[in-house]
Amino acid sequence: MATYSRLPGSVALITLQNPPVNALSAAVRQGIVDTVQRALKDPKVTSVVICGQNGKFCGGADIREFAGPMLGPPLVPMIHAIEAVDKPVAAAIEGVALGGGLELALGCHYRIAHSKALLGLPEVTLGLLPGAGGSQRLPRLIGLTAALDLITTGRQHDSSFFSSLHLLCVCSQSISSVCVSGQSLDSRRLSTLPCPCPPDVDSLLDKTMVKVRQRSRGALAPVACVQALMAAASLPYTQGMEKERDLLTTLFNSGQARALQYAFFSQRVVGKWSLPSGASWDNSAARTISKAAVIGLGTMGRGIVVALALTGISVVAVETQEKQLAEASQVVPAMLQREAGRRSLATPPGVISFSSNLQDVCEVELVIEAVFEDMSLKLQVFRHLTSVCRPGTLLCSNTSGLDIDRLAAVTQSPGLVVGMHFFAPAHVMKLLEVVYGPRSSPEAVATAMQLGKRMGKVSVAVGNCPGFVGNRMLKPYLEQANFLLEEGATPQQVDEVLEEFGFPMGVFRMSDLSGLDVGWRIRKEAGLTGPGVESTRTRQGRRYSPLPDQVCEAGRLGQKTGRGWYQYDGPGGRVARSDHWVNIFLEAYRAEHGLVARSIAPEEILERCLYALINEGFNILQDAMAAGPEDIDAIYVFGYGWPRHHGGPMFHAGQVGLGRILERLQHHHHNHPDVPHLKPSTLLRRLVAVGSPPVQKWREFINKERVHSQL
Ligand SMILES: CCCCCCCCCCCCCC(=O)CC(=O)SCCNC(=O)CCNC(=O)[C@H](O)C(C)(C)COP(=O)(O)OP(=O)(O)OC[C@H]1O[C@@H](n2cnc3c(N)ncnc32)[C@H](O)[C@@H]1OP(=O)(O)O
Ligand SMILES: NC(=O)C1=CN([C@@H]2O[C@H](COP(=O)(O)OP(=O)(O)OC[C@H]3O[C@@H](n4cnc5c(N)ncnc54)[C@H](O)[C@@H]3O)[C@@H](O)[C@H]2O)C=CC1
Repeated sequence: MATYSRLPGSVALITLQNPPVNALSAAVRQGIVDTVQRALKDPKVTSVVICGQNGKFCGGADIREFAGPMLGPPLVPMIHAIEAVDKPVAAAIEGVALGGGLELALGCHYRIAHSKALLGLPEVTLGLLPGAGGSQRLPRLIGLTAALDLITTGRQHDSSFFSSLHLLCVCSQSISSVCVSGQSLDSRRLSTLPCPCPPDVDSLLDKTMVKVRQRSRGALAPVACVQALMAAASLPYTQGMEKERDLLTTLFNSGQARALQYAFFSQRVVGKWSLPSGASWDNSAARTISKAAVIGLGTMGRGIVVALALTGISVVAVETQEKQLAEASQVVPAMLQREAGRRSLATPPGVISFSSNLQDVCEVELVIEAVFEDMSLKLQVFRHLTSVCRPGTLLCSNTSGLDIDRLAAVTQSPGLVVGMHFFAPAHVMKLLEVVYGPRSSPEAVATAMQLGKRMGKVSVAVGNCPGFVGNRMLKPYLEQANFLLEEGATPQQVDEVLEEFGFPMGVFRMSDLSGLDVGWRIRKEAGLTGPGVESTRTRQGRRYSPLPDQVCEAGRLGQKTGRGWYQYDGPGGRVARSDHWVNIFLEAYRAEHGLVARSIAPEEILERCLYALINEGFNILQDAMAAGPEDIDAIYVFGYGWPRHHGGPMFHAGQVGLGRILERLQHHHHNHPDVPHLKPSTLLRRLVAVGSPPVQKWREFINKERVHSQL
């Protein structure tokens, strides 16, 4: 709703009220229409101020309403009517003015903002464009060039940025009342102004379109945003608005908008974690950490030290290898400085001390171990830690998939052991899997989740199983990619199909970047390869491709060695080029195993890679290793480059149709009966049997099935 009050004198104050962000729900829009009418009718009122309750102007259209029928007054005519009134209307902005909130402010004649306010048009991140006149009014006010950048990226800025673009005036005190003088409003109606364009407007639009297409990897909204701004630059306002509406309608009805809005909410759902035991934020107290330690300063440990230090935590950084320690003590402060700069933090807040002695961690409150992925080494480190740390210290492991419970078992307080699985580079990547074992206490989980939040991560609580959630699903995906090579595909063919789908990198390019030795080490640890293991295509009772092991054995570890599935300009090179060696190697391999190469259609590549991964997602839900499909989807969007406009693997399964996924898995499993990952999961079958409910209903369905022991 919106409330109306008369301030002393002649100012009417309209306050938007819809906690927590005063989103423009039907009730709020109705409230605005009614209160503006009231102000216009009151002869004592000479000016109107619109503000938001609780120090927040408005977080935009109410995204939850997008899923249902549009009720209440529509936004576009409402804003147009405000702009047309003959009493001055000012938007008094505190907190946020985003999306429809900023569009409402652009319909007002004046905008005054608190110095700490945050403004932007983030619609593109929801698969939309600023469709309440924003794509037409903003460029008329700040010029085409600045509007293109803001609208196509959805970036948010503070009020000083917008004041430099003459979008608003800034005030540094709390805005409780604003007086607007009685000047002519003609020049204050943005829809009547021309759109300031640079002389080379066509070239600017063309270049932006190229850039946006490259960056968006198949996302429709950024392209539509440029098209709407082209209209603003070339058409009268009314025609521009028609174009805006047409583009918005197309986007609104696209699966991409639904996927991106789902991704917005799933990020928030996973923050409200709860464990099968019933533990959640509501009943678990998190400890505040001020001193931590990181053990092992390789690729991951260095990033974790930086991530912790950026939150103001003091870190003891421990490394046993002299050379690694010397290198880390040079590199880590530089990384910290760079990242602090990128985040506009004046001085990096945390204090880091480097040590080669594990004894130096005795005073910290939390330890994150990041030594090699080797269970016996990790057990040794955990035994040592439990003997040197104060009782009550939280002990965490960054393992990619080893058993957290085994680590907990060698400590004095198994309840205080959890996994904190970061993603490389740890100070940049948004995802953190917080792995709870059967004995992890709610307090330990809550503390790790809270710490993740402080570090700006999307933290997802996951169960303790080999590979946890992300890497467990990655296994069948990688496996299919390798099988496709055996059957006749090339790394480039597979990568092109996956990149066309929207992944920033295909599976082989990605593996080269991560280092092929990472998986090699894990397969050795699992007894799948290494000395004494026979080089057959069946291992531990199922089809196995020794291809990636053989690539590693040839000394090709990816970008770090300048060669892997591709070749690079020397070690550390970034540009992947196809490598004749790989083609010869694949031919020789097929010949050795009597395999005849066949031509494989892109659809088969996509289906086998994605559906095998999705199928494992269903198995994970069935095993209660993830609380719901949103958790899996957030993990894949934030940690594995799953294109956000496809929502996440489980959302995508729903969009493709669960019946179709089941049918294709059955087909591929029939052709490859020796690949258990292609056998459709029981949960998938059960969901199809009950009519394929939407993804939002799966959690409830799974819980019911579990109660009735159907899963
Ligand atoms: C048939 C075809 C018809 C075509 C025409 C259709 C008509 C369409 C109407 C015209 C559309 C006009 C276009 C337009 O105006 C579009 C928009 O405005 S889209 C919305 C743009 N706004 C945003 O993207 C802001 C989203 N929110 C945020 O970024 C953050 O929430 C925010 C910075 C505001 C606050 O962050 P923080 O303090 O960290 O809190 P949370 O993020 O946890 O949020 C708290 C709580 O609030 C919920 N929420 C936030 N914003 C919205 C919102 N805009 N609508 C609904 N709910 C919102 C959020 O989900 C949290 O609640 P939970 O219960 O925890 O999920
Ligand atoms: N590299 C990656 O992309 C990811 C790795 N991980 C996991 O993180 C952990 C570390 O991986 P990386 O950083 O890639 O390994 P790395 O090989 O780059 O670094 C490991 C470091 O640990 C040090 N170390 C070994 N024993 C030690 C001990 N007893 N005390 C102190 N330091 C010791 C080594 O000298 C080395 O510097 C592994 O468990 C790995 O599975 C998790 C996510 C991603």
